[in-house]
Amino acid sequence: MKVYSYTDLSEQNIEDLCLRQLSDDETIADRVKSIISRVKEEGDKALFSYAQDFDQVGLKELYISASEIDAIAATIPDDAKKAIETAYANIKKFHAAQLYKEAAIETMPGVSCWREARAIERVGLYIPGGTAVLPSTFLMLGIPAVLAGCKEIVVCSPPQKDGKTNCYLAYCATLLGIKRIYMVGGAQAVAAMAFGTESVPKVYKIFGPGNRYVTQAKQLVASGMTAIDMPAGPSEVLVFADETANPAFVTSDLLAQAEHGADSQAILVSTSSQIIKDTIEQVQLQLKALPREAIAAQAIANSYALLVENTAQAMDFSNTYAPEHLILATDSFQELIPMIINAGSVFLGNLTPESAGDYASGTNHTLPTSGFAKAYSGVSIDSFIKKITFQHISPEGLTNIGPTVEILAAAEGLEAHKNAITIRLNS
Ligand SMILES: NC(=O)c1ccc[n+]([C@@H]2O[C@H](COP(=O)([O-])OP(=O)(O)OC[C@H]3O[C@@H](n4cnc5c(N)ncnc54)[C@H](O)[C@@H]3O)[C@@H](O)[C@H]2O)c1
Ligand SMILES: N[C@H](CO)Cc1c[nH]c[nH+]1
Ligand SMILES: [Zn+2]
Repeated sequence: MKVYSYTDLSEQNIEDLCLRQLSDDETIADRVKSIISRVKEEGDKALFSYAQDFDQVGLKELYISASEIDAIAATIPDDAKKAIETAYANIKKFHAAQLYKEAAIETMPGVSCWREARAIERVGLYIPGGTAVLPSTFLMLGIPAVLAGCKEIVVCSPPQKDGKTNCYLAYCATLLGIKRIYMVGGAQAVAAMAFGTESVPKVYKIFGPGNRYVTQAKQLVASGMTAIDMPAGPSEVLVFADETANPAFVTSDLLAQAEHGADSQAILVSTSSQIIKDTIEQVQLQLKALPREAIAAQAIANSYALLVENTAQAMDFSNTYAPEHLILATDSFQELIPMIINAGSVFLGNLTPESAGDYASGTNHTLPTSGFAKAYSGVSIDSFIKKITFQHISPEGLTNIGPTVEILAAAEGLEAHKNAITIRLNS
């Protein structure tokens, strides 16, 4: 892990350190463009072929049905079933609190305006399943989709070696009332949900995290008629640690995100050179104990530590980096909260591991990466609804607002707009 000193860095150096670009970004973009075109042209045929090429699975069917889901779900071990149920309850509780009705506002006597939420009718959920199958993501996307009232929920996830899914994902489907899972992964799944194929229904909005192929595909289809939640690519974490932090805990958080993929980033920012030194030593020790050591080691090689002089510098850097996850490994986290401008989700203090939010505390783990936390929020109930504005004007309201609209319409030279008021005022 490289170590930088904030005071030695120019503005350009800081910008460069915050870039998540990789040397093969363009190759991936080109490959994804061709996958999307082929799915558009060939539909299901392309999906069968890509399952063979990318997942090494010869699929007979593109989806598993309700009866197969039930049968697979029944094989789940009891402890996993209970853990999924606890996570489900916490995530549901947190997201249900986001459902609320807004009050109508009388902007002038007799002029009443309000907003009502309506669920997006058709949504597509992508559940990663390449290097690891993520049932936690199924809960993170499925729970708000169901709570919001989405009528049609299409679910895609890469096929496993037997052409099916595992018992954890199947059990989540039964809890969520989802009757079909399409065994389609990668950019081809995103294309299928964006344009529709013989088997996979077209949706209005696509949700979910994924690798660079998935994320690139989402960004490309978003330039057409399909909405997306946000770019939620390779996982990343920025840990701010002061002298009250425990290097072993800090390391465990860095490695938790590093093990997601070789292109993940795990950044350490500290006011203490001792904490940086001890954490780097711990990283070497803890890495060795990981089954996914090789993946995590590559992500760590792609990461760095930054020595800062004070918390102001630390938070400035963090806001420029705009991490998916920000961990404040300090007893003084309270005073840092107002300084946070850009982050997907924040974990406070030395006893709040990011893994808790990944699985079970209740917040959503589908979060913006690559600096998109500067402009996007993570998934929530809001992601699954649209808000429609309504207004009603009474006779008194028309008298109150009419002259203002007439004058503004005339100022824009739009006589027909003016007349829509005048004709009513004169009736
Ligand atoms: N930002 C977030 O909120 C968040 C949450 C969870 C996970 N993640 C990230 O999601 C990612 C999951 O990645 P994954 O790979 O394990 O699963 P994935 O499901 O995203 O991708 C697997 C699919 O990628 C496609 N693929 C693989 N190699 C390919 C190639 N050479 N050419 C074309 N397509 C190819 C295949 O179709 C495969 O089925 C990780 O990077 C993880 O960090 C992010
Ligand atoms: N850390 C991931 C978001 O970047 C979410 C996740 C799922 N499972 C484990 N972790
Ligand atoms: Zn994680």
